Amino acid sequence: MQAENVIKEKHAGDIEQLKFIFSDENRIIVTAPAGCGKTTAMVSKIARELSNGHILSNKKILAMTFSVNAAMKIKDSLKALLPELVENIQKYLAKVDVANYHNFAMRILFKHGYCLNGEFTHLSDFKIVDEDSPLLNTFITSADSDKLKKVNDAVKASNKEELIAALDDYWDILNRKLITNHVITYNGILISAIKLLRETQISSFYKQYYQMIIIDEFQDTNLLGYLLIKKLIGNNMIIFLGDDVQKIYGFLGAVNGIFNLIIETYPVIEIKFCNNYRFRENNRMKALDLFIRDCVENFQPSNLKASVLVKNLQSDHEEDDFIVKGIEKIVSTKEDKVAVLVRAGWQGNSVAQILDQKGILYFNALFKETDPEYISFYNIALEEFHNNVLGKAVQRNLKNCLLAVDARRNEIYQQESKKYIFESMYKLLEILFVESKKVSGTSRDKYDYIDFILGNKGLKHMMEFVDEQVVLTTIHAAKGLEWEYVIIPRLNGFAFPSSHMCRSCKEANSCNEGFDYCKFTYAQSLKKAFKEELSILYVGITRAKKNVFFTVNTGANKWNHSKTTSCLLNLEGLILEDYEWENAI
Ligand SMILES: Nc1ncnc2c1ncn2[C@@H]1O[C@H](COP(=O)(O)OP(=O)(O)OP(=O)(O)O)[C@@H](O)[C@H]1O
Repeated sequence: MQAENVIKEKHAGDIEQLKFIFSDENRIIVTAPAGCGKTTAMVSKIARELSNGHILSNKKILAMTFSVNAAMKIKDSLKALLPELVENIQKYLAKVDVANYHNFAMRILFKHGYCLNGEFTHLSDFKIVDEDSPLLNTFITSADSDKLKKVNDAVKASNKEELIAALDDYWDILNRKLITNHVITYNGILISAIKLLRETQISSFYKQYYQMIIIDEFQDTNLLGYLLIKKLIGNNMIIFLGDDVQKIYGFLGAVNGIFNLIIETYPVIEIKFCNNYRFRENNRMKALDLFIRDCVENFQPSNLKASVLVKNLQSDHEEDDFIVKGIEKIVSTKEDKVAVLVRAGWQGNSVAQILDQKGILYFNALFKETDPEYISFYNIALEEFHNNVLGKAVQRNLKNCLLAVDARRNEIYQQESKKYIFESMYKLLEILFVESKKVSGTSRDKYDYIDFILGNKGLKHMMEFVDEQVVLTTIHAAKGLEWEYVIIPRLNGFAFPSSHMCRSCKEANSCNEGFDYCKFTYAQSLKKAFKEELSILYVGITRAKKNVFFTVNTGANKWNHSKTTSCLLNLEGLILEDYEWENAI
């Protein structure tokens, strides 16, 4: 009872949040714009179900998300809240499993995989690769390779019919030629788990074991993730959380309109949060938030109005200098943090160079997840973690692990220009080891925490804890994080939106181009691409607690034509205001 009162107090005044937390419905969809308390309410919901004894002693809660970072955030927040509600929080924390889709599928394969193929008993030795890995050529023919790629393409295009039609061939090749040789693909992990869950005995077990399943960031789920989740829906409580407007992984196959798919398939209640806490006292940001959402949701010129701060400069160089001046001004406040968030990593490199020249400290996370240095850092870190960290002396062994990774830095980068990837990742690894000390429980719990983050490429989660006041990263990597100020550069056509969208837009004639601006005309064929670009912009904007600043340059490009201002800024109803750092910070 006391726990319920604490939760009620915490959410007092927010009817929708309270309705969700205290609902006993079995199927709930919660949609919420950024900053409306989705994560906060989800953690309270889990805490409520745990503390009132709804979750039986032999049952658990599964908190699942698309990214490992989002999954970790749930557990971290739960750890902070539970002590206010109950004693012996260990007992309660142990009842919550967090996972991303791959991680969860791996757990199922470790447990039951032998039912599909005996080689799954050696799963910890398996190499996990993509469909285009050269390693596969050792085991499969090029015709096989095409069949595997068909599934990957269908997942990325979110094409259910093509996926279903290609699945049997995929499984056959995976089973006979890859699993046998201790190799599996990322898609293969999900496909194998789905296959196992087709066994009624296994799926019934999980449907009962997980008395409550919460799926966060549901808008980013791809078809295989969706098929996996469907196999876990029984009489248990299932909660889908997310925000369609924050769907930024369309290129990985995030299913369009996935919340509607659930509404059409299952009886559910839908709760929408609408109190924006992040921008509660910031009318400009609140209006901008509503405006962009309106354009994404309705895909037509908005009747709303909003204003943004946009600095128009004449060259990349001028633009970079201007950004660095802003960074210097913000850093001089000593308290506030600022992130330069780019649409694509390379767009931040020239700002990084000036910061280097000026000796301004910053954290550089401009690398891509596909950078070979990024991938090999994880491989080596995981290998050295397993080599060095054994037994009970986890903390002492972590130091040895760091030394061992450092000793292999030359294996990770060959070019001086890629050295920063090692240095940034190494810093995140150090932070992970420090954070792991705060993980309550046994040495084994700390070990599993680190193993989970490294195994799931989740070091970016640690970006939240870096000391530097300045962070350079991509909008995709910034999801779920926040800073006082955000600067978004290069609001030019062919930069943001991406050149991919701009090319299609030109071909479809959906772009009214002036000599230095682009205006989008809402052609239906561009709907998916345009909505995704605006969603990326939305995620970037909503990372700012105080203010967001845009820069653009309409100087000459290399063919001596004026560059265009992005169509994302030339939206009907959006007022562009010039600014100077002196008055804006
Ligand atoms: N009921 C509430 N009363 C007061 N503050 C709240 C409430 N709910 C959430 N907040 C605060 O609002 C801010 C945003 O909340 P939260 O991070 O849960 O939102 P979110 O919807 O998950 O955001 P995002 O999607 O951007 O990650 C946090 O600082 C949180 O403490």
